Amino acid sequence: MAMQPAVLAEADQVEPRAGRLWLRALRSPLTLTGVVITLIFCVLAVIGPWIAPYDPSAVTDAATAPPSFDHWLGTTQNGQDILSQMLYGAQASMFVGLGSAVVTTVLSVLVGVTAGYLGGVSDELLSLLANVFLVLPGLPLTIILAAYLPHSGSLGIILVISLTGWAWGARVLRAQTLSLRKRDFVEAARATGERTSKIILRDILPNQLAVIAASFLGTVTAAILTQASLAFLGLTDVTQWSWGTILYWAQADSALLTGSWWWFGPAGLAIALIGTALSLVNFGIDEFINPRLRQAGIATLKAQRAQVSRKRAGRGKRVRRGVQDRRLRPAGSTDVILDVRHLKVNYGVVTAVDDVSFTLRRGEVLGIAGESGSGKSTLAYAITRLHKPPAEIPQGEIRYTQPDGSTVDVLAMDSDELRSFRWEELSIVFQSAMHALNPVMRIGAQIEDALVAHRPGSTAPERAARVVELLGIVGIPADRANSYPHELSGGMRQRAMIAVGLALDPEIIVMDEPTTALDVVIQRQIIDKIMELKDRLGFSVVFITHDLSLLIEMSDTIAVMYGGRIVELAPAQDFHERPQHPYSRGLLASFPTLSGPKKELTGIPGSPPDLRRLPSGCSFRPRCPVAFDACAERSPSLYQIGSSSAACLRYDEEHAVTIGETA
Ligand SMILES: Nc1ncnc2c1ncn2[C@@H]1O[C@H](COP(=O)(O)OP(=O)(O)OP(=O)(O)O)[C@@H](O)[C@H]1O
Repeated sequence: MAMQPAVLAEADQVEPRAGRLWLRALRSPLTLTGVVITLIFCVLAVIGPWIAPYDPSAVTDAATAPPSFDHWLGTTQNGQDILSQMLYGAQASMFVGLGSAVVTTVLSVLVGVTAGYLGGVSDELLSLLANVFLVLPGLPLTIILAAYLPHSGSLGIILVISLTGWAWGARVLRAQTLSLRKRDFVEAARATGERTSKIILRDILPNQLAVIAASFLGTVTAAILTQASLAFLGLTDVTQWSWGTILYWAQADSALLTGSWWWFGPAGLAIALIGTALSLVNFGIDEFINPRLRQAGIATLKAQRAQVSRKRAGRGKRVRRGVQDRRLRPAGSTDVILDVRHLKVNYGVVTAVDDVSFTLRRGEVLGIAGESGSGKSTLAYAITRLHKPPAEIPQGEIRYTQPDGSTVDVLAMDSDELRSFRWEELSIVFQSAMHALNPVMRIGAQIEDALVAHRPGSTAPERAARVVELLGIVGIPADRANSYPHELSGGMRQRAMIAVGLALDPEIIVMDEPTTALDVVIQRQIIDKIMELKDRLGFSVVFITHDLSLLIEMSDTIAVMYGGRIVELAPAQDFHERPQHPYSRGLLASFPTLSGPKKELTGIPGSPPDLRRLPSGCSFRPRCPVAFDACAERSPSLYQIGSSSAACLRYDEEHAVTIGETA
């Protein structure tokens, strides 16, 4: 993809600058305090033994001396320097705290995220393991394990704390992953063909960082406290200096009784201080990770100025990429691009899509209408092979004709073929952009992800330029590439989703109620944009919506679904003027028209069928105003009536007498 220098320059500016966010998080005085205190403890832990004024075990004459110039923190009953013990102890305590937190967090993330994301047998086995560790009583187990490992030093303590602590975090992360993996933005990432490892790293883990960070920092504090408690109880090697062993000797030598506060005070204070500092750091991390928590001050004047100048720089410089040859095919040409035959989708015993057949031509808009539960989304997911268990396709064919004229069987594709088919040839715009976009990733980065997954050879500037171009195509200012989804209006979010869908110039775009959550003005803008893009770029659209008037306006062909079947398939105008199926007539009678004479809205009596208990014969029969006896006996197939077809027995030759009345 050749890039224009001007575009590259502009694109460079929309690269996310994650590094700066850390600096912004540090602007909070509380976070800064926490970070500084934590850093001081970490530095002391490293250099403590070198800067300690005395050997912490050296016995002197200055027994139980309060703080003085020679001994800043006083001495023990044996005249040992408490400051030196604290400095040596800082190393042991911080090592245990950080070491336990690393091991515990790695175990929790590995087990929790793997179990939650993979599900099935892996989830059952890993959850069983976590549950076993959860029901083991923590403190007694720690005491027993520590009793067996008193001389193994800090590593033994880390092992004990990690073994008894990982299961809780794993449970929380598993629950979060289970919920996240069903979110639309993870579905969208899967649909764009991203690999499982990348989905976990880019979509699942970033959304759990707050929990992981809280768990890590909490474990540091808990481990330091546990180590201190074990040492205090004499269950560790009490000749190794840690804040816990200082407390052990203070208690053993009756420091409390003799009022030697300087003996136990510093160790207690150090534990409390590091705990508080880590909590403050945790707040800062939360703010850094969750863009919604970031203060309004983040949009600094500087940032605003940068955006304005970027806008100016962008004017007149945006260069549209040359439209590929295949785009020059006239819209509405008759060659079939997608041929769906006798498709069936089951959810266990429920058949949600039953014997559905249709063709989609290049540049055509196929609108799918029908009440809620009629199987529209299930059909869309099946076409894209995004259906998930319990959904399965026991029967049918989906044939896709490639631009070179060769035809491929979509149902026979393996995962690699599917990965390139989805998004390169067929993309999906999901119903709710707020859920389909990753809340912790900038819009530009999300569009870029599809490019990274499918154009591994492209360079970062090329991708960034394409992001700018795509945003321009859908009418979003280029500087919005740096915005998070919550910073955009609903209409912009939906347009951003369309930009993601267009990223790889697909031949077909499946749009599942892309404008449902938007007000009518924005809805109109987006629909106009989709139609303009379709005419310009020449892709085909499968459009699903409840809005029948919109569907008639947009579509070339309309498929009406009822109880999982297509009951009418007709050119949009014919459908509007001469609906053939009684259900289509009912649907049209339920919608007001903005133009033309006022008409009474009659609607359709009754409610959509329960797919688990479909009536015999025609499933619309119980609600049909023109049903007759034969309708209870057999299910009608589609009958051709002019350019339309309808699944109604009134068009069967046997009942020809009725055709005159209904056609
Ligand atoms: N995960 C599932 N497990 C079991 N049955 C399901 C599942 N998802 C959908 N169904 C069944 O499939 C039928 C069709 O659902 P689908 O979501 O495709 O309908 P729809 O026409 O798209 O509805 P809506 O317009 O409300 O989105 C539903 O009535 C429901 O009974």
